[in-house]
Amino acid sequence: MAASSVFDSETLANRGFAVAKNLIDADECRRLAALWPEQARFRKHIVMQRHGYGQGEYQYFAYDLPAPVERLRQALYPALAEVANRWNERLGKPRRFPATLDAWLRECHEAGQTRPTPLLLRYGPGDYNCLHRDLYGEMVFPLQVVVLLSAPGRDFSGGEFMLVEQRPRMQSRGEVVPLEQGDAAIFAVNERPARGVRGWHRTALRHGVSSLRHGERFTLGLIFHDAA
Ligand SMILES: O=C(O)CCC(=O)C(=O)O
Ligand SMILES: [Fe+2]
Repeated sequence: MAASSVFDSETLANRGFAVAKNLIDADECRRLAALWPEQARFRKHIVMQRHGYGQGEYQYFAYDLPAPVERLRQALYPALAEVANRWNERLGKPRRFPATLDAWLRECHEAGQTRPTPLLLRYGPGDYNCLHRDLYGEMVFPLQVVVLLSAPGRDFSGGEFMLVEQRPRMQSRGEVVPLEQGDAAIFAVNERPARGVRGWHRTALRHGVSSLRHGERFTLGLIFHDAA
């Protein structure tokens, strides 16, 4: 898969997010969501209401990741690393990301961030995910991906993927990102450069999910830094 051909790099540069339509097909979506009860696949199970994160559950995959998750993370990384390097250059940050996911994960592991962060999320009626940022230590890859595994309208209603951008000395801007089953949202984990009248400045993005009105919604989260 050529990741750069599946998302609009202009939108990513201008708005800090982009949608990749049909990143995976409906069968793959069903197979991924069906991993939920396979406890041996996961290293950690979080009940969101116990932590004030919202309402719903998620599980972090254990290494070795399921083959399709590993494939997607590998395939998306190189094009996203190019964007990430451009962002760091514009923000005046010295870090540059290597060309391959393996090389970047080696850097994470050397810094003590060794645990896998890809996750499966499950929401039922009334569940939601508070606006947040997925930071797990000093090592941060600045872009992440969420793939919608369920079909809106059929499997669930409500449960919209939301982004809020906090802008320096300005009011925050919210966005609902419409996704169909198999579509992915690619977005800034935290900071990104935005062009203003006086050159580049940093804005900070948070993401979350609005309340489900009915049904069941599964997503696959791909985060590219490992966790401490
Ligand atoms: O379920 C969603 O759409 C958001 C998931 C999420 O927060 C993540 O993958 O980091
Ligand atoms: Fe998240």
